Amino acid sequence: MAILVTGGAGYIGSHTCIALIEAGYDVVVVDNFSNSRTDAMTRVTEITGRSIPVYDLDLSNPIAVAHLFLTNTFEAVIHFAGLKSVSESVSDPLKYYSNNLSGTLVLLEAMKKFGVTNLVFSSTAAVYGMQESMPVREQAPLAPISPYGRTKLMIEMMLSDLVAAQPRWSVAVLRYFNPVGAHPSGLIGEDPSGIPNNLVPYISQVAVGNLETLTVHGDDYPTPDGTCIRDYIHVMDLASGHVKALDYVMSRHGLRPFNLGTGIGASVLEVISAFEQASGIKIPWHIGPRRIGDAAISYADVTRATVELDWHPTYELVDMCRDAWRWQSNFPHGYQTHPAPPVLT
Ligand SMILES: NC(=O)c1ccc[n+]([C@@H]2O[C@H](COP(=O)([O-])OP(=O)(O)OC[C@H]3O[C@@H](n4cnc5c(N)ncnc54)[C@H](O)[C@@H]3O)[C@@H](O)[C@H]2O)c1
Ligand SMILES: O=c1ccn([C@@H]2O[C@H](COP(=O)(O)OP(=O)(O)O[C@H]3O[C@H](CO)[C@@H](O)[C@H](O)[C@H]3O)[C@@H](O)[C@H]2O)c(=O)[nH]1
Repeated sequence: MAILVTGGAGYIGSHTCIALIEAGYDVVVVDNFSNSRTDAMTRVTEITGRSIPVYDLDLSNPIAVAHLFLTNTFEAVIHFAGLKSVSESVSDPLKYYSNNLSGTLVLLEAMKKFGVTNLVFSSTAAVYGMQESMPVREQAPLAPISPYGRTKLMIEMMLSDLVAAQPRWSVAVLRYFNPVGAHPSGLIGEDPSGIPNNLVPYISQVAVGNLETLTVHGDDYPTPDGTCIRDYIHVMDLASGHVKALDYVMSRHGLRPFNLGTGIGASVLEVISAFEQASGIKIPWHIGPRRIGDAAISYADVTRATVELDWHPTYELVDMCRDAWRWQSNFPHGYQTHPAPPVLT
């Protein structure tokens, strides 16, 4: 019996494969490599000493997915596969509705047909949208402001309807806050594709010399230093959260959402300072206008995950930056075998 990890070659999936193997699970990965490379899986093998069966297929292909379930026996599924760029989802919403929803539907149909009823699903803090009161609890109103966030909320609703109709199912919905960092080996991490949108990947690209300067999006927010506050969480802490959630779903029925963050907010300027401390590199930055759609403050109440999953994040901000920097400095162009010319702003 194995755990099926969809999107297992991606950023969070590849780190979670390591944590699963270290916890003693057998893992099978499915990925269409639309946003990842096979090198990630080769390096997971290098780190763990275990070779993982990897199926290159698109989840929205029902025949390929049925064949996968016919030829393997799965105890549970961790479902990472999906598209995740907020800005791209605004410019090309149908791509997001199509990929994220149809991929999940095909997967759930196959799970139902083959009697696999344990699921851990990758949701996002984006399902909360703009919240007034912090920290955000799981019971907060759900009002995503992007098509990406809406695809995740729709899947949460689909899962909730499914569990209501089929009480044997067990689903943990994990709402991640801001995942950053990399495996401490520096062998795997978040693959930079084009110019990053997210803060830590952008800072890393500036530090390594691929980008010239960081634009801080706004310094007039109602926060102590005027820049936005987020809840950054080390990807290895997230990975261990998935192992705990897997143990949870395999011993219960029903659906339960969990926030995964540290519960501690850090401003953009604090992240820059932590990265400088971790890397010893001065990051050139300047203040620019606010970015549309950014909330001033977002951080999680993680009481539920700590109490019910017995999950405790262990990495601090400076550790997250140190590991992001180790990966980035080892592989300035990510998994690319032949480095592309530097992109300059
Ligand atoms: N990274 C974040 O900041 C963040 C935050 C909140 C939630 N999430 C969610 O967590 C999950 C994993 O995120 P990530 O950062 O590892 O992203 P990622 O893009 O690195 O990984 C997703 C993987 O899914 C694969 N994939 C996409 N569509 C597929 C399909 N139809 N069939 C098969 N494979 C497919 C991609 O090739 C990729 O390897 C996603 O669902 C994402 O929405 C991510
Ligand atoms: O070049 C940059 C990039 C970001 N920021 C700021 O840094 C903060 C964090 O931004 P980012 O890293 O893009 O994260 P979020 O906008 O909080 O979104 C992330 O966190 C959400 C909640 O989990 C997920 O849904 C999204 O997919 C994921 O991108 C924000 O204040 C940004 O304005 C900058 O100042 N300059």
